[in-house]
Amino acid sequence: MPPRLSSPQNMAALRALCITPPPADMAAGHAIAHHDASLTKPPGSLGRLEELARWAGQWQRTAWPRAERVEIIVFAGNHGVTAQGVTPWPTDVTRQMVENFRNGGAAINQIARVSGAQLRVVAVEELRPTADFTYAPAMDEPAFLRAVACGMAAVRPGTDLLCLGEMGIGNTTTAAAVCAGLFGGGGGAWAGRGTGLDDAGVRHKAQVIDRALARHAAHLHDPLAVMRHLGGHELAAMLGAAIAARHYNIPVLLDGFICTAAVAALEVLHAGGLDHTRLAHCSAESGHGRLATALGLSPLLELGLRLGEGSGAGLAIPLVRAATACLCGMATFAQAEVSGRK
Ligand SMILES: O=C(O)c1ccc[n+]([C@@H]2O[C@H](COP(=O)([O-])O)[C@@H](O)[C@H]2O)c1
Ligand SMILES: Cc1cc2nc[nH]c2cc1C
Repeated sequence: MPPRLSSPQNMAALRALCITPPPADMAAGHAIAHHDASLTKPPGSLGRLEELARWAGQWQRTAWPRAERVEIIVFAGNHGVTAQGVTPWPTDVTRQMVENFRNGGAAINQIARVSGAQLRVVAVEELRPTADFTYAPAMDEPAFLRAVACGMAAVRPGTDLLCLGEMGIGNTTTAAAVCAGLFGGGGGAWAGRGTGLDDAGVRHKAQVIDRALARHAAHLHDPLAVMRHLGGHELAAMLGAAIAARHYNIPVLLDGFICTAAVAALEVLHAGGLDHTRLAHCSAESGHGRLATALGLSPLLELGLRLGEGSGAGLAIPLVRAATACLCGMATFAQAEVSGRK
């Protein structure tokens, strides 16, 4: 088991973790490809499941990957930018939904149960809102580093597969601002309906984001500064969790728009920084497809979800289970005495 990852004490230490991520175990990948070629099926016939099994093994560092101990962590946070009227829902709903998760009443509780995953909910910074980033950086450095460390500490070494999810009224605005900060395009390119804005609401949301981009323009050359100025507590925690998962050899399933925006800085800082992740689904939030393209991620599912909570990631767990079960459980042509190709 790798040693416990210590929390970065300053931005330079966090940057160092981001730009020197541990590599995949290529030997395990080659062993898996070799074994896969001997299994009783036409080569390639399990499509993306074959790639998923190899991916899981390369990051678990074994030729016999498994998906038994699976965790879904939902990080919750509140956002000062809600003062700008960017969401149709009251911010109290974040706390109320955290209670709902804890009482088993949300969609993700049901999805976790049918997917055989453990669900944990982490209320980051006790749900204190970030600053309104149209006026000030969303977080100062200590708050940003605390939120990242909170995400790192939530990851349990020995987990086979980690699903990241979130809950935070207003966080589609935050995620859109982060995407605009990292990839350009302005608010208009990234603002979507979120939990139900109409066309005028989306236009207003884009303008709010453009104001924030103008205010923080001097800092947007640095992906971690983008996260601190325009991000949120639960986004910073998901970033920390993705960093820790790589350190602990845990492959990660990403959820929707907010989750993907939260970890995007890892790919911008270091090409391949998201190789230990797979995008579970493409959300109906308009910026998500654009973000997936920018990051070179291809979703496993497309179900029209726009819930968050880790719901899409939870739904993709059985795909990883099926992929590892086929790799590890199928008979070879020799074992089953099935003839090879003519
Ligand atoms: O995962 C997604 O792609 C997604 C798309 C739209 C909305 N959400 C969820 O809706 C909430 C944020 O929406 P909003 O409109 O308040 O910014 C937050 O709790 C997210 O989990 C999530
Ligand atoms: C009710 C509700 C549940 C959610 N789950 C994730 N985001 C949400 C937003 C709302 C408004």
